[in-house]
This record gives sequence, structure tokens and C-alpha cells, in this order.
Amino acid sequence: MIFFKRPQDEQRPEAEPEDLDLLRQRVEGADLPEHVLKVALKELDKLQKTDPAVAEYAIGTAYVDFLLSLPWNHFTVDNLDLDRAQEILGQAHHGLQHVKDRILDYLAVRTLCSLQAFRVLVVDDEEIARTNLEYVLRKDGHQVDTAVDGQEAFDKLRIKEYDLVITDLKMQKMDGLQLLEAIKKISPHTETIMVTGYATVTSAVTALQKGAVTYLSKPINMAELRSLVSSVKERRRHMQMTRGPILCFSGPPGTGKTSIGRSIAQALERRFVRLSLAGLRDEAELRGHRRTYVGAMPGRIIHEIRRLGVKNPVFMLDEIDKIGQDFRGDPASVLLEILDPEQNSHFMDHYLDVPFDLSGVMFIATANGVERLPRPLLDRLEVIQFPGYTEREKLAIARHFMIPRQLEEHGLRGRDVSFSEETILTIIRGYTREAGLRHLERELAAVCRKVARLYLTAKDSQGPGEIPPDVIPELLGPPRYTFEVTEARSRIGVATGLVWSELGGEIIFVESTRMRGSQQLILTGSLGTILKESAQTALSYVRSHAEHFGLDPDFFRDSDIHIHIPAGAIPKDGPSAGITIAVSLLSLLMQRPVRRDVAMTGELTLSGRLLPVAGVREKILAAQRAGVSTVIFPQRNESDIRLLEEDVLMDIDVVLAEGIEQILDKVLEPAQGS
Ligand SMILES: Nc1ncnc2c1ncn2[C@@H]1O[C@H](COP(=O)(O)OP(=O)(O)OP(=O)(O)O)[C@@H](O)[C@H]1O
Repeated sequence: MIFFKRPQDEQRPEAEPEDLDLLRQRVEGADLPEHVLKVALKELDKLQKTDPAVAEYAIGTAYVDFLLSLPWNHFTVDNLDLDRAQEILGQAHHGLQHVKDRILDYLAVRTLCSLQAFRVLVVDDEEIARTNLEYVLRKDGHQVDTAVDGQEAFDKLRIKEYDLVITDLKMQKMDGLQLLEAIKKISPHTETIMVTGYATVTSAVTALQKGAVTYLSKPINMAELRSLVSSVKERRRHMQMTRGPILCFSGPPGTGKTSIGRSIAQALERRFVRLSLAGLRDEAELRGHRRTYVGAMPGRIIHEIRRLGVKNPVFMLDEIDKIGQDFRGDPASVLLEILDPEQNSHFMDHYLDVPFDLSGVMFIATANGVERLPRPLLDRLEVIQFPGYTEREKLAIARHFMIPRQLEEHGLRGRDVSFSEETILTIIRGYTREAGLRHLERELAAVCRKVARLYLTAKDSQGPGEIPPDVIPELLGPPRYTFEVTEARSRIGVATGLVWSELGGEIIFVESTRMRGSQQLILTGSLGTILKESAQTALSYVRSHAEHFGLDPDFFRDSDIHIHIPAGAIPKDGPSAGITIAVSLLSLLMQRPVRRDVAMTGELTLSGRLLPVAGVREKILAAQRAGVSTVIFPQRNESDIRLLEEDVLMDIDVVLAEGIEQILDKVLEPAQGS
């Protein structure tokens, strides 16, 4: 529900040189906050003296027009109905219970906050003034306490938190300004309105400088006071709802991060906007350009707020992990400011040049992985993991959510078209290899397109009924993926590893070979520094334990060893391939083939111990997708594995090991010919 009328850009005429008066009328008639009104009027005064033919004139009128088009006071009212929210989240998403719970918790807190009375402390040494204010504010439903001077107020503030203090300036014990200073120290979130019978400009300015919201002169205009108090109350409600960490959804592509953001907006009845930060290098893209040249523009945050016409949308900042940094400033530092509820109530866009209150916006960040985020930014975020789906979950999501949507979008609803479970599994297994559902959705859409065409060309205009699995290759072409692991044979020097990337878990093959040479370790496959070091560690471990494995201790003397990890064009890094490299080397040197259907992960130390790894769930899901039957994890990952649902561990044997020696006989087949 929109609370105030939304500004409609198209209805606003662009300011022509001759209609400065019209512009002034619009400024005076608009419900602009005081600080914006002042800036707009000052700009109009300047324009009055400017020649309409010069560029500054056009810049100035466009600026005033821009000020008028922003939703300074426009917001939607939240729907805090928990049951309804639960229903909306459930209707659009399968599973993801931890995310849904977090959102419902948030709504519950918001509801309680909004039910809490607004607490006001009235401080005045004149009894009549005090009682008058108390009476009026109580009538408006606020919870009011009183104090006769600054000292008494200070004592009350120490034992109870107030939202607002309305204080007289001149008082015997501790005057208004001293009280204001004390409030800023002991209760920084409490707001203050200064009331004075001797409203000199200096005392008012000092009060404002020290952090008072505003000042009122006696005798108080009660209507003005009441509207001021209710606007402070409204602002604090907005602050309360967003204080606390910003949610950050982290997970591989297609795991539902964006769509659940959309559902949150729908549940709250807020507007939704999504802004991708991928590749953003220039701070000005977020914060705008200064208004010194004709093409200057506001930043993308303010631009989107203006486009939406409300100041409290759900604002999704997509791919914050892909944000760049270079000589044109640091966009991540602007993000820090935007996401900090203490600072974003006066967000400064360079073009706008007056603070805009972003504290009502519900920001949600998304990232494929949060490891690369700057620490201060990460500290502001509450990271919620979207770890990818099991085959069973994909099947359920496809059946209950994606297929009905695709049928609808392709005009096939109610036309006797359906997908059997086996058909969906054929598509999942043969045409997708992903943690999320992006490709699956695309393939289902492709099937629906073909079926729509078949439907129209069929003479009898009959729907095809249930689509059998064996027609899928006719519709989508030959399967693109096979169970690469189970279908390949075990080979010497080729070990199967499990790695985690931003796309989810994946399997890799580490290949080793030895040739005559001069003790060189050749590493290829776009390996990063950590991976290269893992390879060196693995080789040193094998060399230093050669005799223990029955190997010639001088095996490296006249040899070169080459380790390669396909696909060569994709950069790889991380420590968790240590065990796989060591197994590949041992297989090569001991001439024992590595079992292809055993996949492993773990950081290797020089003494052969295995250190725990991250991304356990994602790695096991990747093993499942590839048809691996046994996975090897470091013992210290046991607690992570215990937390996994049954579904994730289905058809997979998990072997836990402290050191590499414990697993050799499980991974290596007997030497050939032995
Ligand atoms: N749990 C789920 N239940 C129902 N549908 C889902 C679920 N998870 C994902 N989807 C569907 O999968 C598709 C892809 O999801 P979405 O675009 O939200 O992914 P994403 O995580 O935001 O991806 P990216 O990181 O690439 O932006 C959408 O159509 C979404 O509705």
C-alpha cells in the first residue's frame, strides 16, 4: 500500500528558461524537508541572476527539478502480518527454512518495535508549561515522563531509555545545552528538541550543532510540536527496523537469492529493486558526480530511489563480492556508509549535495562467496548461506515451482502437458551440472518452447500428455553431461579431488607424470600461489617419506615431475587439493591406479596430516552429481558432516582420516601385475 502519493516523473514538466516562477511555485508547494527547501530556494535565487543562455542555468534548473522529483517523504507502509509472510515465502520457495526463519524473526521484531509506545521526557522548570506538554503528548498516545530541571532529567535518563527529550533551554540546575551534551554521551540514540523563550540565533545554532533535532520558541505552537514529535517518531521507527546487521545471501548462482529477496518485498508490501555491483570500479557510480558539468548525474542508489518513488524499498545489492577498486576511489567504502544505519540516515550523493535519508531502505546484499569481501564490510553483514540443492530438492522445486511457471509462461497451462519424475531427472542429470537451478530452468523453458510448437503443428491439437524421458534428446539434443567419474576407468597418476568455487562444489582431476630430467617440478593448469605451494608440500612429503612407501629415496634425482590440473584455462587456487596431489604422486610412483570413484579433499601438512576444509556440503553435492561413491574428508570436518541432512549423504560413503596414510589402501588399487 502506498502511503503518500508517488511522485510521477512524467507529470513533471522539465524546467524551461522562462518558467523559473513556475519552478519556484512547485518548490514552495512541495512537501520538502526544511534543509532541502533552503537549498532549492537558494539555487532559485542564484538562477534568477543567471543568464538563461549559459550552461549553469540549465544545470541549475535541472538540479531543482531533480530535488523536486525525489521521494523525501514518500514511503510504503509495511505489512507485518507474519502468517501472510510465511505463506508468501512458502508459496514461492521450496526448503530454505533457515532463510525463511530469519526473515520471520525480523518481521516479529519489527512488529514488537512498532507496538512499543514512544517514550518522551519533558524537561521544564515552569510547571504550567510542563503539564501542558505532558497532557498534549499523552493525548497523542505517547508515554510521557517529566523532570523539573536538567539534573533530574539526567538522573531519569540513566535508568530509562527515552526516544525523545523535549527540554527547556534556561534552567537552574543543568541547563538545556548541558543536558543535551550529557544525553549525547549516555544515550546517543535519544533525540532532543530544544525549547526556548529567549530564542537567540546563537543559542539555537549551538543547540543544533550539539545535535538537537530542532528548536522551538515559546510560546510553543502545539500543532507544530505535535507534527514534529510524530515525524521524529516515524524516523525512529525506520531506524529501529533497520538497525542491526544487513542480511547478505551467499551462495552459487541460481540458488534463489534474488527470488527470495523479491518475496521479502512482496511479504512486506514494499517495492523491490536490484542493483548489480559486478565490475563497479568508480565510486561516482554509487555516489554521483558533482554538479559542475552538464552531463553530471546522481549515483545509482539515489537514481533507483527516485525511479521507485519511495524511500523505503527492499534494495538488493547484487554481487557485492565482484565490486572493483581502482584510482577513481573505492566503491566498497561507499558501500560501508550506505549499509551503516548510523551513517546512512544522511547519505551524501555528490550530485544531490544535500543529505538523503536511506535509513528506511532494507538493504540485502548477495554474493557468490564472502571470502574476498573487505573485513569491515563483512563485519556489517549477517551472512546467510544458500549452499546449493540436492538432486531430490531440485526435482521437488522443478515439479512444484518451475514447471508450473514455465507451462504458464509458454501458454501451456491446462493443455495436457506434464513432466514425469524420470523425465525431470533425465534433464537434471544429462543437461545440467550446477549447484543451483539456472540451467535447469533454461532447459525446462527450452522443452516448453518445443512442446508449444509441436502442439500447434499437431493436426489434432491434442497436448502431448506426459513427456517421456526418451524424447528429451530429440528436444534438447544429445546429453551434455555423463557421470564422468563412474564411467571412466581407474588410472595411474590421476586422482579425483573435490574443490569449492563460487559456482558451488566441483570435482577436479589431478594428473601427475614423471620423465627424465633435473629435479624440476612443473605445475600447469592456471594454478594460483596457494595451489602451487600445496603441490610443493605434497612432493616434499612424498620425498621425505619415500622409504616408508617402499619408494627409491632418490626417485627425484634424475627426474622432472609434472602435475597438471585440467581445465587448463580456468584459474584455480586454495589449499584443499593437497591430499589429491599427494595421492596422484604416490599413485604414479607406486604404480598403483587411483580409484576413479573415490574423491578426496583436505589440506596436507608436511608431515602428512590432513587439515579441515570449507564448503563440505557443496563438495559432497558435487560428488553426488558426478557419480562418486566414496568421499574422503579430514577427521576434523566430522562436525560439519554430522550437520548434513540425510538427503545430502544419500548413496555416498564418507571416510574421515587424520592423515594420508590411513586412506591409501582405500584410494589406490593394487599395483598392476601384482
Ligand atoms: N528454493 C527454491 N524454490 C523455488 N524456486 C527456486 C528456489 N531456489 C531457486 N529457485 C528458482 O531458481 C531460479 C533462479 O533463482 P535466482 O535468480 O533467485 O538465483 P540467484 O541465487 O539470485 O542467482 P544469481 O546469483 O545468479 O543472481 C528462479 O527462477 C527461482 O525462482
